[in-house]
Amino acid sequence: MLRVESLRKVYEEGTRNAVEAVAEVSATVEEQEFVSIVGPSGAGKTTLLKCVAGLLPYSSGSVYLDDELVTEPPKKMALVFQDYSRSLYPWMTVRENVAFPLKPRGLDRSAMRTLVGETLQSVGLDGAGAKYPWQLSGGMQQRVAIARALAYQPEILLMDEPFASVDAQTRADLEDLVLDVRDQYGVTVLFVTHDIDEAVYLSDRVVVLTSAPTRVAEIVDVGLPRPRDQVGTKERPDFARLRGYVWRSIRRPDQTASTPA
Ligand SMILES: Nc1ncnc2c1ncn2[C@@H]1O[C@H](COP(=O)(O)OP(=O)(O)OP(=O)(O)O)[C@@H](O)[C@H]1O
Repeated sequence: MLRVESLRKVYEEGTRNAVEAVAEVSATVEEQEFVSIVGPSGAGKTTLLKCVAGLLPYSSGSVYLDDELVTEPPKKMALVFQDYSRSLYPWMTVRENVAFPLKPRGLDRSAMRTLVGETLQSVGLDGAGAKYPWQLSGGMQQRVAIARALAYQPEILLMDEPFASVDAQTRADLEDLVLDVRDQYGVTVLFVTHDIDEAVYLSDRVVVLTSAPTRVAEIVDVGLPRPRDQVGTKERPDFARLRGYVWRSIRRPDQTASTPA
C-alpha cells in the first residue's frame, strides 16, 4: 500500500524564487487499486508524482510504500512517462530496451530471455523484439515502455500522462492494455492524466486536485463494474454522471467535498 501524508513541495525553498507547488496532499493507494490523479493545468500533478516516486525531494510530509519511507526511487516501483521517445534508448533494440533495467538483477540469460519475451507478448509486441524504437509507431513505442516497466515486476506502476501523445484510437487501445496487464500482473497503478474520461474509465478512485499550490479537492469513488469496455462502459448513465461530477469538481472554486448523486 502507498501512503502519502501531508506532502508539501516548495521548489527553490527559502529563496526569492520559491514556488509552492504542492500545499498539502494526503492520499492512499491500496494494493492492486487503480487510482488516477486529475486537476487543473499546472496544479502540481507531475510534482506530486515525482515526489511519490522518490525522484524529487519533498519539503515536508511523508510517502510510505508498504510502511517504508520513500526517499529514493523504490525497487518495487516502475514509472512510465508521456515522452516515450526520450525514455527509450534508440540505439537498443526493443528487446534490449526491455531487458536493460533488469541487468542489475543478475538473471541468467535464459530467464532474462523468457521474462522479456513474456512481457513483450503481454503488450502485443511479440514480433517486434529485434526492431529499434524509431522503427515503431508512437503507440507501439509506448507499449515498449509499458513492457519495460512490467518486466521489472513492480508492485506499483506510476504513470504520468502516458497516452497524451498518441491518437485517440491508439489511446483507447493503450488504456485497455493497461487494464489487462494490471489484471494479469496484479499491479497497483497511480495514474496522472488531464483527461477526465480516461480517469473515470480506468480507475477505482479519482483524486481531484485543486489548482496550485495544490490540495486534494476530493476523492471520488468510481464503482463502475469491471471488466470495462470502451463503448459499453462509456454509454452507461453512471459513467456520464461521474465524468460530469469530476469535471465540475475540477472547476469548482470552493472545492468542497461531497459525493456524486
Ligand atoms: N523545477 C521547477 N522549478 C520551479 N517551479 C516548478 C518546477 N517544476 C514545476 N514548477 C511549478 O510547479 C507548479 C506545478 O507544476 P507541475 O508540472 O507539477 O503541474 P502539473 O499539474 O503536472 O502541470 P500540467 O497540467 O501542465 O501537466 C507550476 O506552477 C510549475 O510552474
